[in-house]
Amino acid sequence: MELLKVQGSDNRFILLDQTLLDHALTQDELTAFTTWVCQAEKTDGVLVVDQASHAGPLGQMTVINADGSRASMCGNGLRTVARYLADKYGQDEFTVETPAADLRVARQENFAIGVPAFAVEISPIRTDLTALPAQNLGQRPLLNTVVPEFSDHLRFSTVAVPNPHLISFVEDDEDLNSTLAELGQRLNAENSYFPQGVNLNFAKILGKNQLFVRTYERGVGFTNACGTGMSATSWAFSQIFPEDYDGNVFITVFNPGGMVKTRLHLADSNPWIELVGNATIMGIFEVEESALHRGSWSDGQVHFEASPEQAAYQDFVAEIKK
Ligand SMILES: N[C@@H](CCC[C@H](N)C(=O)O)C(=O)O
Repeated sequence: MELLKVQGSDNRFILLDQTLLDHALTQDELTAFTTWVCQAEKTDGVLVVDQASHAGPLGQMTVINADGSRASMCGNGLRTVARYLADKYGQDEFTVETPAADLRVARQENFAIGVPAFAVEISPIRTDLTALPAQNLGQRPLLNTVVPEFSDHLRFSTVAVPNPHLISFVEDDEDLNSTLAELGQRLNAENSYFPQGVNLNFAKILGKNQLFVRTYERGVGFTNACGTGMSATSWAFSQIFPEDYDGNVFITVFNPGGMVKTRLHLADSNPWIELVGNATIMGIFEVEESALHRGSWSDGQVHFEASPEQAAYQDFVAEIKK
């Protein structure tokens, strides 16, 4: 049985195609395998690929966070699932079923030599607080709003794409580090505002249509990048800083793991965000199916073949950091 280790903006996942198994893993087996493999392989989650439940999409994606919790969406993960299905079925443009919607994906020109790239649709975009869900924050969505319970100097915005995001534009590195860690932990433990936790994104505006975003993810903690987080932050940026935003061109979003491009299609009948970035295969595991059902493997039971794509990606990141 082959499993992939993949990354989008160095947000790392194990990709498990359940259709290749003799017996699909049960939900409990998936949870146990995910919590074990994410610790063992230092990945942020497992992306489960299945047959779509209805006609149209080329496959279905389920996202399991490192702690075993389920998420309605994953932007970086969807690019790697799109790459996997595109290679498997020889198609470059199709839809993928996710819990909230069938989402469009399309192969793009490589970001650099050996760095394949995909565009994915991020939608639906919902601003009502019930969509996150959020409570004890008043009736209106937060939009650059002071929330003294969260910080004495930062402002916050909320949006679901459709997984929940809380966003703040910051200036100090101190906020990008300790404030983000402290608030991210607080709002993802038992708390009276986000009963199901929230993905917390802190962003710096680097220039016209240029952002840096760092995310503390629900179910994970600090990640190298969060695709839905960068998309949600791009949306908040367009609403709060119209003088720095040009809707006719892509926004460049840097993150600790690399860079993506986003573009907002808010005038469409179903508003959506286009997220473009790398979809990199880090390597392939060969493992007995029984180890997946058991929820772990030992060194002798697995063979890992690293892919040259990761080195090509690292060269690309070195180039953009210059
Ligand atoms: N890394 C993802 C988001 C994964 C889900 C998130 N942790 C949640 O629970 O909502 C991305 O790239 O979007």
